[in-house]
Amino acid sequence: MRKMGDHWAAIGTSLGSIMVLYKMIEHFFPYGFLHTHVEKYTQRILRCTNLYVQISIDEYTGELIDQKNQSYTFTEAYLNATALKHAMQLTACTAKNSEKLVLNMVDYEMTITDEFHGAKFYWMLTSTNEFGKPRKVDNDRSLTVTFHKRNRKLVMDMYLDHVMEKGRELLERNQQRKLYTNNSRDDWYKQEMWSHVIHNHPATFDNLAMDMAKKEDIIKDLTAFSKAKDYYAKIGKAWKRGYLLFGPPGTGKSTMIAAISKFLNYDIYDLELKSVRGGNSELRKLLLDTSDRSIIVIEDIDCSIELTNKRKKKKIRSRDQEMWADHRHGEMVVTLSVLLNFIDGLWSSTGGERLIIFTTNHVEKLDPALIRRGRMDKLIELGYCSFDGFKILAKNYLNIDDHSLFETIRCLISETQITPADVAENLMPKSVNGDDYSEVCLGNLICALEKLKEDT
Ligand SMILES: Nc1ncnc2c1ncn2[C@@H]1O[C@H](COP(=O)(O)OP(=O)(O)OP(=O)(O)O)[C@@H](O)[C@H]1O
Repeated sequence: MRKMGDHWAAIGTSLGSIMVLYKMIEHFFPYGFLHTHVEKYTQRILRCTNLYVQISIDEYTGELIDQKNQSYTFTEAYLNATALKHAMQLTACTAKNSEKLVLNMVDYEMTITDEFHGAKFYWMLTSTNEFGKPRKVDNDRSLTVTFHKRNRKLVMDMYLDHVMEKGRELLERNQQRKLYTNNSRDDWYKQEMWSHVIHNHPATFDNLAMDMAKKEDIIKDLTAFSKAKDYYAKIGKAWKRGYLLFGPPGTGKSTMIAAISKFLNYDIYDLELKSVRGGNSELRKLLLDTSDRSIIVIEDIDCSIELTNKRKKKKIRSRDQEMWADHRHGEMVVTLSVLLNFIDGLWSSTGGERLIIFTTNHVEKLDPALIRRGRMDKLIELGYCSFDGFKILAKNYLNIDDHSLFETIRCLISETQITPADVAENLMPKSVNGDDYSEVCLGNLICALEKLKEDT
């Protein structure tokens, strides 16, 4: 006698075959009577067996017509990768925001059998609405997975998360990062809240000049944060982390943000607070419009934020006024304390995986209570050029590795207050007339350092 498991396997295979057959018929007879009936009866057979569960992921969700469902995009990427191994017909196109060529399946190939922890999953691409609901857009599609009801828990607990995670990883591999800047609210009617450019900054942690131990500590912290989804869920806190980068001009604060963005593969939202003139509601809209896995940067907080943190004496009529004190020539100025409270409150209830980076050249101006642990999770000082930093810059610009030369410069650097930007400026090859770059540029650097030494 055949075992029970064999029966299920046989039923599973048959249903898989029905779906494959149905999709082939749909391809060859895309419209009309046959198409409608084949689809209707396929769905009916699946439901009548009462053993199989279906979950559909629509391409578009929400009230807005153009609101694409991210889950659909991730699932599509995952299924494409899964099915590419077997598909007979492929299309090629460049990925969004990238120059890489990506292979996709032709729609009718989208009947895919996937396996996970020994269970089978049958995926189909459907482009019509089974329940006859009006479609929001032309070409609206759904990805539907059919699985045996005994695997319901596996699907809810693990399989869907697995599909989303793998899909997202695949998409990110082909995508470039973006740098967003906020538009003034006056322009929102003609453009989006944020404008973006592709962010191709070449900075990485490898070519960032700084003390090695400090660099490793930052990398460790970022890695732990990006893997801490379960930790934040467990302690019931928003998945976010606040960094304060401080140091004199030209010590690499902006360069470090670019390196972090590349390391984590996050987009950057450069929030210019001075252009936010519409109080709480405008700030809330802007922050809510940022995507997960992003870095929100507020540069030079000492210039864009009211630092005194003193309440105004005049009577406060609304919460909006409490935050946006009406200072200096009628400008709305936000206080750092209120901004931090606002950010905390906002992300406790929505979204996740956001790094918030503040920068300042004048940390001494900030109220210590505002930068205590918990408000800012990590304070990173970027200082004058260290010997480690110099070696990295010399390697970046001149590709040299000369011990005795380094030793000479170590002495000079230790006695001067020179920023990595000054060092980079002097190391950068300036001549292309057959000169020896390293001599020319190191000569400049040594002159600059000696001059600095004399001056100080
Ligand atoms: N740590 C560093 N590693 C590599 N290059 C650096 C570093 N610091 C500065 N530079 C070089 O100096 C230039 C200016 O640095 P950057 O804009 O990152 O400094 P900053 O601290 O953000 O300055 P500011 O406070 O004036 O905005 C960079 O384009 C880069 O060429």
